[in-house]
Amino acid sequence: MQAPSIGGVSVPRGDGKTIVQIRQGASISDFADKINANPASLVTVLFHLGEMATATQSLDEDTFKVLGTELGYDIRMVSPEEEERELFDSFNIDLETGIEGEDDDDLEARPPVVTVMGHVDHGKTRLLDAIRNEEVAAGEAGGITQHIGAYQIHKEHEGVERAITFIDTPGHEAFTAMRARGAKVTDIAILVVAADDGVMPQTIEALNHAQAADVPIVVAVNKIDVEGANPSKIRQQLTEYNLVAEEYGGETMFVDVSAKQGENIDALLEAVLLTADAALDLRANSDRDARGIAIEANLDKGRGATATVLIQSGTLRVGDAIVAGSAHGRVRAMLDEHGNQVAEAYPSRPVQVLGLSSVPRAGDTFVVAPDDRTARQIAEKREAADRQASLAKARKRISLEDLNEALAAGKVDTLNLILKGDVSGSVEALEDALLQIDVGDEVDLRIIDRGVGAITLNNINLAMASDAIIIGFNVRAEGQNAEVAEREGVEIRYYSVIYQAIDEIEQALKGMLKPEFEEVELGSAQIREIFRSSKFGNIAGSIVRSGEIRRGTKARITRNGVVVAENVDIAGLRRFKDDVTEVREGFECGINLGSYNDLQLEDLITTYEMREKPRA
Ligand SMILES: Nc1nc2c(ncn2[C@@H]2O[C@H](COP(=O)(O)OP(=O)(O)OP(=O)(O)O)[C@@H](O)[C@H]2O)c(=O)[nH]1
Repeated sequence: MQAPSIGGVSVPRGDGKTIVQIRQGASISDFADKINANPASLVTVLFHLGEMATATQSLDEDTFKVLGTELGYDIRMVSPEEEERELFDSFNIDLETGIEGEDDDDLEARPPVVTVMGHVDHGKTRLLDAIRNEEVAAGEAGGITQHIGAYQIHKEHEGVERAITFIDTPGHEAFTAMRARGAKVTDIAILVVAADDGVMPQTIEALNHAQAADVPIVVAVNKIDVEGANPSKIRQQLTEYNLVAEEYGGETMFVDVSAKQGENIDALLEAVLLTADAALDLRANSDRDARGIAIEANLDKGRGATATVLIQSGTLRVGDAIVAGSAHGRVRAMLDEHGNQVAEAYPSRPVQVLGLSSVPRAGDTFVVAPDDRTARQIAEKREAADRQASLAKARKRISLEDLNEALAAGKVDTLNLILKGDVSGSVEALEDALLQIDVGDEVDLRIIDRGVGAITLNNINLAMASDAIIIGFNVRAEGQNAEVAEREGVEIRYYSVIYQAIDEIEQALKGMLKPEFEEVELGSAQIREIFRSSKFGNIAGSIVRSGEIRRGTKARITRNGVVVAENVDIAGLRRFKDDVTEVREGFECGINLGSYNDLQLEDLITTYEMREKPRA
């Protein structure tokens, strides 16, 4: 509220009860910052009250109180230590902005937030477009749609206009990556399955991710316009994964759609609302400072750092000081999915925010701070805490070795496993055998994902998000993926014999796991040329990718992440014409693998040795 005040200057006024917290030693500028006023106006007001001061001069408590009373603010002086403590509490907010702790009367219904997931080419993007077009066709949308990472549509449901928010980066990578960072944005997942193709590996992966996050699923059986489409087969196939269609007595809504022809999209939206109403209590308090999650962020040439944030509770307004991850700033403008300016954003509303100091990461939480200075301090503290946390994280996650201790201490009651193997037969056999283990009453052993092929970043993200251990059966995590797992402290255990895997997990559950040796990777090299010589055996012309390759060590050969041979001898090593004992990263060399001859270009030769494991 602006009001002409003493001396004809205009200052935003409080109502006499508005509390303003001021740190001891603060200046007029600091106060001006908090009430969004021009420091020079405050100097003028103070002058008319008979006090002379410059904007940067610090004032005593009495002077602040006089000034506060004049302007309608209740001034509370705090020590720097108190302020520090409060700051810490406010940046250390719960990542899950649940409705616990909120007064029931303050809660209002909020729209569901939906993510579309499914196998490649099953029509995720097309479906997101069709949903958007439905709105345009109904003449409700204004302007051209822009990609900001999410959009909201409106739909009439039982006589009431309801909104639904869609995250429009399709795929579960985004979903899982955000969840791995502790952010839960999705209320409902639409699982797209093409009726002419059926349930595919990524369909299963997507549903595993949603189920692991306890997110209800609505199935969109897509491409029903295609000849030979068989929607009832999809229903049948998904029953195996605990998604039983309502019409078969289950709880999951299946809707047959054609994203291409825009057919039945309305029914799909209806199913989303019905599922939300039946399974979830989606409410939020909009009458408080906003908080939420950054779902996408960019550095724009003209506009600087922009971030699309999803409000989870409260109301975000232009002019609010905010912190998003370790970025901070004042909301200069907010844009919706049509590029229109928005002055206020309520829970579940995605808006693109302009005015941040730097680009936050997807999944970062944002909060409104009392003023710019506090926002900056919170951002700095978060950055420091982030650094600390990434140091501590590696030790925090679950490992098979300390599982029993964690179980005994009541820290965990579930062992989540992700199985990856070279062929589906071995994965199934391993899964069957694992599920036979007698785990007793206290522990729940869950296999949250399984699949064929190398261990992917997505597997590691899911392990992070669900605190799972990854079992690699004749497959490995390579290169960057292995590094991420290592850095994030995700345990990956490699086996090539099923009973050994079962044995170790059984023992870990009983607290008897005493691994004495561990495998230490020495280096890896990639094959670029193959020379076959009857005299010297096979020579693999290779480049050392990491560590070093040493003569006389043992190697494993992998092809696209799948193990093709173990225990191969590095029989000889040459650089140009010289025999050498070792070759370091970045150098080329000829590796003699003796009589072993199943080699292909691009194969990875990884050398390792067994070392005694230091006791924790
Ligand atoms: N006939 C028919 N074709 C469809 C339908 N929906 C999508 N398609 C087509 O299927 C192909 C893949 O659709 P996308 O929307 O790109 O699939 P996606 O799941 O987003 O694919 P990725 O982003 O690659 O994972 C495109 O050629 C679409 O035109 C449909 O309902 N009917």
